[in-house]
Amino acid sequence: MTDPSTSESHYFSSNPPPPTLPQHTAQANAFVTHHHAHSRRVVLLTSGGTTVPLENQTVRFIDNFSAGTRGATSAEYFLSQGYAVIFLHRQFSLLPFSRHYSHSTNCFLDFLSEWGRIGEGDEGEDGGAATPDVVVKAKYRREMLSVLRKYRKAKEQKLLLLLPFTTVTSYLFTLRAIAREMRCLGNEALFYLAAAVSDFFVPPDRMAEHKIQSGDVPESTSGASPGGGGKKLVIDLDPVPKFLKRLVEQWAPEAMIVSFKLETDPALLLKKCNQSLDRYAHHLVIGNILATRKYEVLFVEEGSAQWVRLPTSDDKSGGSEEVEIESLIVPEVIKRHEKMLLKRAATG
Ligand SMILES: CC(C)(COP(=O)(O)O)[C@@H](O)C(=O)NCCC(=O)N[C@@H](CSSC[C@H](N)C(=O)O)C(=O)O
Repeated sequence: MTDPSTSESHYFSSNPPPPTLPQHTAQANAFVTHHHAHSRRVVLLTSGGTTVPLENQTVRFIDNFSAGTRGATSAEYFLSQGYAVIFLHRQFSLLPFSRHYSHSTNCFLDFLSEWGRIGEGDEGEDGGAATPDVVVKAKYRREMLSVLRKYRKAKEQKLLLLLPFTTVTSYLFTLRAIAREMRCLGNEALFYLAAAVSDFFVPPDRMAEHKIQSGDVPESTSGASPGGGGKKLVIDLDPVPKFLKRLVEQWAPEAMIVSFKLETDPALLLKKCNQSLDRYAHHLVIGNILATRKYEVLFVEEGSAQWVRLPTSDDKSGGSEEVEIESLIVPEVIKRHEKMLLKRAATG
């Protein structure tokens, strides 16, 4: 069995750090320093799925499922509870606040209309023909204004949106760098690992430089695939070092660490959450099943397992407001963080 520290050190020494690392480190340092000076708690919130490229000049990659809803929604609730948020997210995944008007669900162009008639002699800024204003349709203004004000306040004060990652390597280098910058926060730091992290990758020495050509793929022993298509592509992946243990023991030894465990088979969930807790000795594993992740999650900590669920439709007290499960998850996490802080304060 390879020593995890060896495999982990080898991983970081044999994979190139992301070009954004110096900028991310400097941004995190300035953000943490500012909020530490104001005695504000800081949560590093990871969101979205990481990819595993199959070629250096990447055309194909293995992706991990995540739209970023969990992370983006949770960030809004942490901000509303006074936490400063460092948002480490996957490129093109959902973001706090703008998620309400994302490209797929509520296309923002559907909320806009043209306003104002172009009178004779009206001129545009460039001296050309005047153009009408673009305004938000009346029925959407109140809600959009509320989101816009929260977004602006967050961006000005307590939300750091880092340049996004794509690959698992970029994610791990950045997570390690930011965790180190957060060490000065001690117990006031919280890690909320909602990102869907790859468990396997192609090491650099086995990575193709250019796009893998279907014709190049070695003839498999059983010849072309039974469907009569092209030759098979056999991919040989190595396990990604289990970085969570290093995060708990070295990168952020005093912080509260919460990881998420994703399963599709409910029969496995509790066991896998307990395995993760036993293996990494962090504070809380939030288990969720892909199919029901928006309605229920399982809080697993030492000695206990508790479901957190949205009220079912017949439980609703008549309120038309859609309740988001993150509005239940985040306060429960904060409750545990505060309990840990009180305990650490009492024991000195
Ligand atoms: C990805 C979702 C389901 C949210 O979905 P969207 O709202 O659509 O974004 C999230 O709740 C989640 O389970 N995130 C964690 C998923 C995940 O990959 N968990 C890993 C642990 S991640 S970090 C731990 C690392 N793999 C390691 O073991 O060291 C696992 O289940 O094994």
